[in-house]
Amino acid sequence: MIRFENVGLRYGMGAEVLRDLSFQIAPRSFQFLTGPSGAGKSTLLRLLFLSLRPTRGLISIFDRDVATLPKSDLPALRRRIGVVFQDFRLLDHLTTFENVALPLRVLGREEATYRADVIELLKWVGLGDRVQALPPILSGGEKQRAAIARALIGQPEILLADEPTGNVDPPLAKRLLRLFVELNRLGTSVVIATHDIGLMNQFDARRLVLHEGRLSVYE
Ligand SMILES: Nc1ncnc2c1ncn2[C@@H]1O[C@H](COP(=O)(O)OP(=O)(O)OP(=O)(O)O)[C@@H](O)[C@H]1O
Repeated sequence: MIRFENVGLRYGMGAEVLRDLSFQIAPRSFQFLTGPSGAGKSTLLRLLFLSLRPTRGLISIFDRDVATLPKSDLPALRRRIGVVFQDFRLLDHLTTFENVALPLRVLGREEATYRADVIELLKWVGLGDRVQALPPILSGGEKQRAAIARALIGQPEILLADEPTGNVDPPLAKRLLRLFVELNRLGTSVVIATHDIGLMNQFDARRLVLHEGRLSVYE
């Protein structure tokens, strides 16, 4: 579903941050993306989410070559990709329910058509009792789960998560990992960028390891 061939990326006139990346992400697959700080994990996620274009090489996402993709096709393609950002990006003046429902509201859907789905998803991530809470009173772990629910509400084919366990204690990290594994069992491809070796050791999965801009894949 996603294919990189000899992809390189540089910011402006700087040195290449990613070099000669060639790999694929298959439908229904699960992988960790790891590597030391500054190795380029967030940059690679930005390429996967189509918020950056490569400076060389080929990226094909859902069988579309990103180099020739018209800007007008981006929103529809992005809707097939769910993203959990490191800093959550929740809107503080909207309730948990409204934050999670936002992608559907933006599409012009009526609340009556999605209300039950949002509530069910919030229960699934363990936020059934925080539906009406505003983000400033949520704990770090609750915000994390709200951001995960928002990424999932549109039923994306692939979920990208940047350090999704970065702000939570080990028991909650374990619970979040179980959530991602369950999601993957239901058919979604999952990419988790993480530094957390302990987390990766809890689940036997493919590892994409970045080191100084180069990628090694351990199946
Ligand atoms: N917008 C930018 N402009 C210029 N350089 C950038 C930009 N974003 C990242 N970089 C550089 O690219 C390199 C890779 O950064 P990136 O954030 O992708 O790494 P990372 O592996 O995600 O790091 P961390 O784990 O600390 O988040 C770093 O040297 C960083 O300084």
